Amino acid sequence: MTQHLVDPHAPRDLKAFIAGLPKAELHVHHVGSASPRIVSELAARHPDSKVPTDPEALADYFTFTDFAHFIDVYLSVVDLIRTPEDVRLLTYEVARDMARQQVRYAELTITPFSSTRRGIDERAFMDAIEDARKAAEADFGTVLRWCFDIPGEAGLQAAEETARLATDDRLRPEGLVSFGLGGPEVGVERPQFKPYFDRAIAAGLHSVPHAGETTGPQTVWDALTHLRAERIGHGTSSAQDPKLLAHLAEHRIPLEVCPTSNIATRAVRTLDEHPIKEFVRAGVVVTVNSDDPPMFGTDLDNEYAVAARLLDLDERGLAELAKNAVEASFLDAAGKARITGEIDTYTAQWLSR
Ligand SMILES: Nc1ncnc2c1ncn2[C@@H]1O[C@H](CCC(=O)c2cccc(C(=O)O)c2)[C@@H](O)[C@H]1O
Ligand SMILES: [Zn+2]
Repeated sequence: MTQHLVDPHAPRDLKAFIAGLPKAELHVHHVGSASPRIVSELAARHPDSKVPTDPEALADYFTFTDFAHFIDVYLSVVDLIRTPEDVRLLTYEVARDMARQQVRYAELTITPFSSTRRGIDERAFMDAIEDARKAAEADFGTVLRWCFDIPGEAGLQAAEETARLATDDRLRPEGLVSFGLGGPEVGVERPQFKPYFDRAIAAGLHSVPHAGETTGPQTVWDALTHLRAERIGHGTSSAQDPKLLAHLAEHRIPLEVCPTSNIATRAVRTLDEHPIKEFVRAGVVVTVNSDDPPMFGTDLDNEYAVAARLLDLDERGLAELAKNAVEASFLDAAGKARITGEIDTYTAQWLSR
């Protein structure tokens, strides 16, 4: 069955507003951003892959029965990235797709362990992402920064390798700003990763683990307490714990909410049951993100349209949402002021048409 996750309810005018709105994306995965166009190009380079290249077949392939199935499919796409040139192509082309949606700044979550364990040389890997980052900024004007994440289910050896790649001065790429933890949460307790987050934080990186996507609110507490999370990836189950919501609001810990992702991986049953409204009501800083957009049949524009419907936002509300992401980002003050100014100018011009 083909997925149809694009929100059909968004009014056409609001869609046009969103399409032109300058945006920042804080939660989006590198491999998970490979569009059918990019997947086809990589599959043509590596024809032995089981990933289909035909867009219709790919849409079916990207329909998931549960989170574990999603990770299986995700790893088959990871298997398509085999050379530094594949890494460069993926990164540069992802930035092109972002620029088309007026994404001015993105923190892209990269899992370097998955590439180095598949035999890509670590130095060549870092050079490939940095080369693509600089070219993308020059060619498209989109500023990219990196979050290196531990694939938690791959064990502490993966944690050690990720911490080493993120903190070794000879390797650490200039664009790296944060350290994360992804993959399945069930049976992958957050506290065991504390020493690796301690090292990353000591090296100046921000802490942004996934938590509360597929397990309960205790995982979010663990991410805050043991991993010193500054933002939470998803945090969906926080809605089950009023004390946690109050804590997130009081300490201004933003949630990186990815509504369509939560439906596609079956973490939440329907969009109407998504707790985003409860987060806002509790005063939590909410940012809206796309996670693995082509895999979930979405893009950042569509996530804004979904948020507009669920939160009943008009243009001003959407502009505030976009500014939340800029404010919650790890961009410097001048960069934040530039994009915030662009959002304000665009919105004022739109409303005075
Ligand atoms: N919604 C998401 N929620 C959570 N994570 C998500 C989401 N979307 C994408 N990811 C990515 O999936 C990776 C998982 C990779 C993984 O589990 C694994 C296990 C064993 C071996 C290997 C390997 O490479 O050999 C990899 C994470 O690191 C993360 O970057
Ligand atoms: Zn994610």
